[in-house]
Amino acid sequence: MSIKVSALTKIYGEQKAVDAISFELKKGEITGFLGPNGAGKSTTMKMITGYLPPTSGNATVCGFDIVKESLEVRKRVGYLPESNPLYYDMYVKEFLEFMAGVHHLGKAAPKRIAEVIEMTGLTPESRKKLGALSNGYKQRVGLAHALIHDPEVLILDEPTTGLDPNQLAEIRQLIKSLGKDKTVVLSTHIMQEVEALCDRVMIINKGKIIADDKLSVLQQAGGNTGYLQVSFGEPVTTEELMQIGGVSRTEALEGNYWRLHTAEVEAVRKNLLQFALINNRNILSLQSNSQSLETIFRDLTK
Ligand SMILES: Nc1ncnc2c1ncn2[C@@H]1O[C@H](COP(=O)(O)OP(=O)(O)OP(=O)(O)O)[C@@H](O)[C@H]1O
Repeated sequence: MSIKVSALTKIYGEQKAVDAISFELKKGEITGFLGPNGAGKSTTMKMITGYLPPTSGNATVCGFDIVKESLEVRKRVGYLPESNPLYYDMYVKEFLEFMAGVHHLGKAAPKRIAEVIEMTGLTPESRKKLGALSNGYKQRVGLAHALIHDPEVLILDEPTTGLDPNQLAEIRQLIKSLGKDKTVVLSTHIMQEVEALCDRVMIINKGKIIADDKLSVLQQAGGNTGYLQVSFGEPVTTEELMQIGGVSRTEALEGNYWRLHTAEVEAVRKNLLQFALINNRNILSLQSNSQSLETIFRDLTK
């Protein structure tokens, strides 16, 4: 196991921010860490990375204790904190050189710095000072910093905050590929992000873990309700669309765009493709929008 957490607890003054949580995470898995504001996500992440001592309980990262062996833990963990603290007077490369020094990369540093600049798409902005970067690029520098020592475990606290849609797609792609051979934990408030990236989902509320399962299992539990948004190359009618198995209601949008509501998003997707084939209709675009994770999140945390 890459991360083993056992009855981990953090009390701030009178407040129990994290309340005896336990879980285990293995390599090659991307876990989404969800929860309402103030649920305890950042506090948990700071404890796992060795930056904040727990009040009680314990955790190991790659077999090292987060309190007794926090230096060993930090060698193996890349951490992107929620409010990414950067040295604004430093240039991008200078900052990464500094961080490479902190991690004792030595002669390997120049090559690794070039690699992370390329990986995180920082090349066009790499000659600027950090303070002069847009929020999205500051976030990329934070990610480059987290990756500089090629850690086995990546802890990312809201990694896509401040990114525009193009940047978002690129960074998600990067996280997805990193997740193949690392252990990745990411906290986010964006359900689409979880659906696009995560194999597993943990939901925390008021310091306690209230759901922990594979994304597919949680989606099934949520009923798989939602809709498909589809555009056809030619006009179709409600009557025709209602014949597609699983469609509960249709909604005509502009042009030949339709929204097909259903409790079985995946089944309707298959049936819709068959409908198009049999009836000689061209599907120009198709987007599914399963609301199940959002629904289950709201149900569990309200
Ligand atoms: N340094 C601190 N001192 C006192 N209380 C704190 C401290 N840090 C966090 N808290 C409290 O602990 C609780 C959990 O906070 P935490 O930042 O872990 O939540 P979160 O799930 O990351 O929230 P968000 O989604 O808003 O970032 C909150 O009630 C918060 O006010």
